[in-house]
Amino acid sequence: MKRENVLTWDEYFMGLAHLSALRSKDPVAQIGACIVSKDMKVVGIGYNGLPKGCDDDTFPWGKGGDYLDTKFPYVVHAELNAILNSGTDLSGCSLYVSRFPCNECAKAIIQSGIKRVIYESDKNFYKDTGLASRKMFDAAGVTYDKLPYCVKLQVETEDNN
Ligand SMILES: Nc1nc(=O)n([C@H]2C[C@H](O)[C@@H](COP(=O)(O)O)O2)cc1CO
Ligand SMILES: [Zn+2]
Repeated sequence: MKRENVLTWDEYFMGLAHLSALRSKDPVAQIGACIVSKDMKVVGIGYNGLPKGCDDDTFPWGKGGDYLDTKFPYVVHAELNAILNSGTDLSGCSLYVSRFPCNECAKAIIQSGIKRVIYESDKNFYKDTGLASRKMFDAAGVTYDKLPYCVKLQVETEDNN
């Protein structure tokens, strides 16, 4: 008899976004994103991190003080990394991301042809950046849906096997 209680597609792809987020060096926010084609294939995956060649140990990870001494000008967001890592036409694809996209990522999402965003945390949703994202998504016909925070990665150990 087949197993019944398997992950849904949404849980599966958001789960992959979570797995990717575990690679992030950001001490405060680990964000993951996963892009899926219309025929349910994973075509891009990413997390928030520094651009190639920018040393994780040299660039800042803090949030306070002078802007240039914070992480903000340097970190590539998970959504943008997933788009840049994909190397394929993303028309009609869906993007799973653990936090609602900022306005800069929203622009890249729209321009790449992605048509659906599935997000988990709405930390950004009501901020100006999230409002700008929604304004652009609405105009461009990109839909966005919130998933309940139900996907938690469980690493198997000898104890819980
Ligand atoms: N949608 C997003 N995707 C992302 O990858 N990020 C990244 C950029 C930073 O590395 C971190 C935000 O840090 P903080 O402001 O929550 O300490 O998450 C941020 C957002 C929006 O908040
Ligand atoms: Zn962003």
